[in-house]
Amino acid sequence: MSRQQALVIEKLSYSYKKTSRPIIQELSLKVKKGSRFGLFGPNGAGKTTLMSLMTGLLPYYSGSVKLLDAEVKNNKEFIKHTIGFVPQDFSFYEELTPAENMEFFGAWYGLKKTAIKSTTQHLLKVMGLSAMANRPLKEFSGGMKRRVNLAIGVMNQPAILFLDEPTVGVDVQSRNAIISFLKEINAAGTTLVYTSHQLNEAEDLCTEIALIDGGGIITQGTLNNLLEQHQQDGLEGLFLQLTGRAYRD
Ligand SMILES: Nc1ncnc2c1ncn2[C@@H]1O[C@H](COP(=O)(O)OP(=O)(O)OP(=O)(O)O)[C@@H](O)[C@H]1O
Repeated sequence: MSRQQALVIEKLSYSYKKTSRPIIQELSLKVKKGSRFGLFGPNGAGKTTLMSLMTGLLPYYSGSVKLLDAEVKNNKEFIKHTIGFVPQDFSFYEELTPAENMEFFGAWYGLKKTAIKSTTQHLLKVMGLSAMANRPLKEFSGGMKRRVNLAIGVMNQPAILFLDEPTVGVDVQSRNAIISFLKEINAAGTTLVYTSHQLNEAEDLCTEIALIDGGGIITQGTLNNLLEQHQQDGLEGLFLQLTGRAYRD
């Protein structure tokens, strides 16, 4: 039992096709409960692939991924009720309103109608979207869509929330609202597992980080300890020192 850990990965390997090179190679990682954990790496390093493996969207055949002690591949229902996922690509229906989308996803999570209604009202208010609650999402700005994507991801009050580049393409106002909201739900108990290329934002949000490159974790720790250890004064410098300056894509 690992009561302290929200996530434990051991020797995880993954290839998209049997014959192709492994994207994730014998990767091991631990994230403590209550952390605001950030996973960073160059384009193509494997962040989205790892997110998909951690959340059960991709099947794995080699190694282990445990969320709150439950092996992801064997505990689909538990995982569905325990985690939230805010994917990089929007996962909602553009023709529907935010309220209709939240009704749909709330039902998928198995929430009661009354709970869906109150959660929807609360989240739309917190995200500054109440006035647009009944407009189709295709009419929304990029920042508003990102806020709806986040609201859908937290409808089931997840113990662990996975976020794949949750603020890509948003303005400063939406970014601030999203980051403040994430800090609030973390203070209330939700563990955050986040990935982004916005390193300034990450410095503000993350208490612990890991760098991934070539399908494996190359370093992990608290941001302050890693900066001190590598004599850097920011995440960007640390990132370049450890992953180099060559293009990866
Ligand atoms: N569906 C797929 N089929 C085959 N290869 C894929 C697929 N998705 C991703 N890859 C490959 O897997 C590798 C890792 O991709 P992934 O999207 O996980 O990286 P990433 O770190 O999230 O990159 P980025 O920062 O650009 O989002 C890349 O070489 C990519 O081309």
